[in-house]
Amino acid sequence: MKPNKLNIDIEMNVEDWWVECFKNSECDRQLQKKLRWTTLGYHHNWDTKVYTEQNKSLFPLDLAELSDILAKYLGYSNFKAEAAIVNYYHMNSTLSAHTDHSEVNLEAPLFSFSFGQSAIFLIGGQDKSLEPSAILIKSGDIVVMSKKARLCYHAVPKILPSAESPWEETEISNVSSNSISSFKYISQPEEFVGTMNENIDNEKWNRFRNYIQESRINMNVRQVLNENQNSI
Ligand SMILES: O=C(O)CCC(=O)C(=O)O
Ligand SMILES: [Fe+2]
Repeated sequence: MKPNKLNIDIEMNVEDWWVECFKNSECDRQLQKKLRWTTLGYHHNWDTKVYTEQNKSLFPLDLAELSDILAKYLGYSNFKAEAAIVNYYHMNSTLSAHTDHSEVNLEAPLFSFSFGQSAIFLIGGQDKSLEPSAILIKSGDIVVMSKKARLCYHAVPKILPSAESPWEETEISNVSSNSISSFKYISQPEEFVGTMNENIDNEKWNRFRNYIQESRINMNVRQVLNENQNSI
């Protein structure tokens, strides 16, 4: 079984979406644009909004590691990444106003990592009476929704072309496993670093560059369970 769930799984059987997009020598732009979301860990159920033990995969270790580093840095020492929605936006995509309240634990913060093109992010109050504030989210920005903001209405009404391309910065291009001191979730840092370095080789990177030049990727990471809870 594939660990992650994609919106396109509902209408077609694709083993690996990215590989499938480049199956022929040309990039299949139509298929590429079809991907709108992926769910990781406890899979968000779009209809019932209820997480279950039956609809759950291993949370990706690299995103767990990143979330853990951020959580520790911000002082949330008990945060555990257990579910994520990855949103893929094209230049004309929007996300309508909603609150995220499916998690059992609504006290834990929600971490939102953004890459690629910029977005106007609107955040209002816990009901729709409060006029929202607008924030420009750029590539590399992290939005932390904690305390009251955790349950506030928010939306993405507009994707804007990014003025800069931080994903092109070459000085971060060569990661060495020596620079990694200790990992909590990733047990084989050499392998992890090897994959990262492989992915920045020219042909692979070019494909990603073409995609991200016209897309925004947002990884929305949540803790689902309460601190002493082991399952739903
Ligand atoms: O794309 C974003 O910045 C927000 C996504 C979001 O609100 C969500 O996935 O619940
Ligand atoms: Fe949200």
